[in-house]
Amino acid sequence: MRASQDDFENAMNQVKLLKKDPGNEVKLKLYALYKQATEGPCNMPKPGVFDFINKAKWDAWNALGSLPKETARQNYVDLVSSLSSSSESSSQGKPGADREQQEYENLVVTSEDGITKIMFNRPTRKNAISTQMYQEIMLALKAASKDDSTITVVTGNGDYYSSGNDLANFTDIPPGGVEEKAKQSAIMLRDFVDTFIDFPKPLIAVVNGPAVGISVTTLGLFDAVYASDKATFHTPFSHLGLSPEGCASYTFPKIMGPAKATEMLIFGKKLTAREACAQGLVTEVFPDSTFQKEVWTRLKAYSKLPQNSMRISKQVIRKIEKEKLHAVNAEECSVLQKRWLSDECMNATMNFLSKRSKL
Ligand SMILES: CCCCC/C=C/C(=O)SCCNC(=O)CCNC(=O)[C@H](O)C(C)(C)COP(=O)(O)OP(=O)(O)OC[C@H]1O[C@@H](n2cnc3c(N)ncnc32)[C@H](O)[C@@H]1OP(=O)(O)O
Repeated sequence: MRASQDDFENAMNQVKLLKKDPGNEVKLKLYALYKQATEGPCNMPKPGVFDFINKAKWDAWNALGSLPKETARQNYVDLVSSLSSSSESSSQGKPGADREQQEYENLVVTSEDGITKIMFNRPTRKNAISTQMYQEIMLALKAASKDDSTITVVTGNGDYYSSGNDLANFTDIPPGGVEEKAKQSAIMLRDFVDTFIDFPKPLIAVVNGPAVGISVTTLGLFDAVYASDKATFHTPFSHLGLSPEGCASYTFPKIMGPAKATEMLIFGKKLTAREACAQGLVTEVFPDSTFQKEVWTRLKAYSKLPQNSMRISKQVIRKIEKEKLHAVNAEECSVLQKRWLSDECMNATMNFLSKRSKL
C-alpha cells in the first residue's frame, strides 16, 4: 500500500520525536526524500564548494534523480518507521537512559520562532488524556507561561486532536474507593482548567482532527482556535452520564447563544469545523491539505508581534472574566464529583471499556 499524505505528515512529526540523533547521513537522506516528495527532482543551482552544508544537501537531493514523488514519500515514511522502531528498542535496552532527556511521556513540547508548541502525543489512543497526561499538560503550560516564547500553541499528533478524558482513568481506584477517586479527579480537573484560565500569553489551538469532551470545552478558554476541515467538535456528556466542564457551561452559551450551546452540551450534537466556526467556537477553518502550512505561516508572523503588548492586551480582554471563570470551574467540578458516582456514568464508562459502545 502506498503512503498517503497523512502517513507522510505523521512521519514528519515522528522525526521530531526520535529519542536518538540518527546521524548526519540519515538526516541528509531524510532531507533529500522530503524535498523530492514535496518538490520533485532537484531544481536548485549547485552551491559553491565551500558551502559545505548546502552542498551536501544538494548532493543528496540531486542523487535521487527523477525518483517519482510518491516513491520518495513512501521511502521517507519507511525510513522514519525503521528509525522509530530502532530508537524504541535501543531505549528499551537502556532503561532510564533516554528518559532523562524526554521530559514528557505523553506530549512533545518544542520551542522555536517564538512559539512554544505543546503537542498531545498518544496517537494510538486518539490522544485520550490520561491522568499522567493531565499533569504533564499543566506542567507544560506552566513552563510555557514563563519561557521566552511570545505565543503558545496546543495541537495533536496523528489523526485526532484529542478524544478527551481517557475513560480508563476511572478504573484506577485508590484504597479510599470510588468516592475518593471522584474527589481526587475533581481536584485535578479544577487545577487543570484553572491553568487554562490563568494562562498569561496568547494561547492558540491548532485543531488537526476530531476533538471530544474536555478537549472541546477548554477551547472556550483559548484566544484563537484554528481548525482543519477534518476536525469535528463533540461533547457527549449526557451519553456518558456526565455534565459540562472546562467552563463550557458559561463560555459556550456566551460564545454561541444558549440554544446552540444546549444542542452541544446537553444533546451531544457533533459539529463540523465549519459549523463550529459559524457558532464562534472556531476562529477559522482551513482545508486539511494546506492546514499545517497556512496555520504555521500565520502563527510565525503573529509570534513576531511585541511580546509585552500581546500579554497586556490579553490581560485587559480576560481580566473582567477571570473571577467568574474560576467560580464556574469550581461549581462544574463539584457537580461532576457527584456525577462520576452515578449509575448513568458508571454504566456508560463500563460499556465503553468493555467495547460495547463508542460515540
Ligand atoms: C478526570 C477529569 C475528567 C474530565 C471530564 C472529561 C470528560 C470528557 O472528556 S468526556 C469525553 C470522553 N471521551 C470519549 O467518550 C471518547 C471515547 N472514544 C470513542 O468513542 C472512540 O474511541 C472514538 C470515537 C474517539 C474513536 O473511534 P475509532 O476511530 O473507531 O478509534 P478506536 O476507538 O479504535 O480508538 C483507538 C484506541 O484508542 C482508545 N481510545 C480512544 N479514545 C479513548 C478514550 N477517550 N478513553 C480511553 N480509550 C480511548 C480506543 O478504545 C482504542 O483502543 P483499543 O481498542 O485498545 O485499540
